[in-house]
Amino acid sequence: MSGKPLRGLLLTPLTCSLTLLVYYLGSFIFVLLANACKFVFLFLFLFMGIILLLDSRVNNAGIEKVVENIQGSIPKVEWDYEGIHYFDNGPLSVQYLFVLDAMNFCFWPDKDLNYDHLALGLKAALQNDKSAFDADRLQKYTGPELRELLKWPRPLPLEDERVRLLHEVGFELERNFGGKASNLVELCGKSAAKLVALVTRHFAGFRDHSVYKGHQVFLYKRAQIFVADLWGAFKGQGYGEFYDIGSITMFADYVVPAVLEQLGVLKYSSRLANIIETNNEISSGSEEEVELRACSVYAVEKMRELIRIKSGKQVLSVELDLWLWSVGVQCPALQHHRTLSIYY
Ligand SMILES: Nc1nc2c(c(CN[C@H]3C=C[C@H](O)[C@@H]3O)cn2[C@@H]2O[C@H](COP(=O)(O)O)[C@@H](O)[C@H]2O)c(=O)[nH]1
Repeated sequence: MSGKPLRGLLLTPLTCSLTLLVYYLGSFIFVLLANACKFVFLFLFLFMGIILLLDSRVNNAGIEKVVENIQGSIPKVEWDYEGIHYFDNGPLSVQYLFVLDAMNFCFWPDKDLNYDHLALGLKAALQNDKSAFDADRLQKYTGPELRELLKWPRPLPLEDERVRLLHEVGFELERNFGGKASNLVELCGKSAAKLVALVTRHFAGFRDHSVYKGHQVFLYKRAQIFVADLWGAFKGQGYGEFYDIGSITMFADYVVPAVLEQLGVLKYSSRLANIIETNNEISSGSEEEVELRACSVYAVEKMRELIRIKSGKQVLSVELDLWLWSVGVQCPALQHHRTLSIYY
């Protein structure tokens, strides 16, 4: 009996301490949760902000749909399915492809001009005169002579740049590679990556890069397409043999991004969609331009990965690109972004 109040007296401070402990722990957990919520909301807010600020983004659901539709095997498109390129299985074909890719950019400002005119025009020029692309001759072409070579009746888009880049090709080939693009290829020991590095090191016009939010971004569209053209033309043999052809990404031009957008793989902000629909230009090196091009590279790599996961098949970005590009050029109503650029 007498122990009860004593026990009561003893228990009171213990109960108090426990209550205080529970109280402090509770408040601590509450503050922790409140802060965590704050961070979650802050993160969501920032994430939404970033998404809203980006003009292009990759839509995973769109990629899954495309991969499902093609059932793991991409439609095979033959390189030069149109028969528009010069090819004799020798070094002159390499010279032809290098000259072609030095000028493989920006056709859209002349609505009647496209890539085929360039490929066919240069092919005819070479068939007429086998020395037309000798390094010394390349350094002397003028705008009107280039037009004459291509049988184009009016000034070409960015004609001065095209001429300057032809001169650069001639000059650098002569200075470092005995005048021949085939020597350049032979120096790479059948490595696609080395060839891209060598071309961009020696030929400034091929250095397709921009600075995006302070980061230097390299897309190297024309340098990579030169490797792919060799691989396609020589059917992976001789000058077209590359053990690492898988290291080449898609070629970020103005056709493939438009196809990816149509397929639902790329999503544009309404602002960017409006610029494209109204045929307004996007300046070279702008954030929207870099996003659009970089998202295209990323999307094609994701597509490639998903094909591998779903079907176990290893496809090349070059093959995906060729398929997507051929779809795009067969669709004249396709609206693409317009950037005055020497890179694509
Ligand atoms: N991504 C990607 N872009 C490519 C090509 C090619 C040529 N490839 C040929 C070579 C062998 C094959 O058989 C192909 O036929 C040109 N372009 C770009 O397209 C745009 C021109 O469009 P349009 O104005 O409509 O002709 C321009 O930016 C040009 O640089 C490609 O393969 N992939």
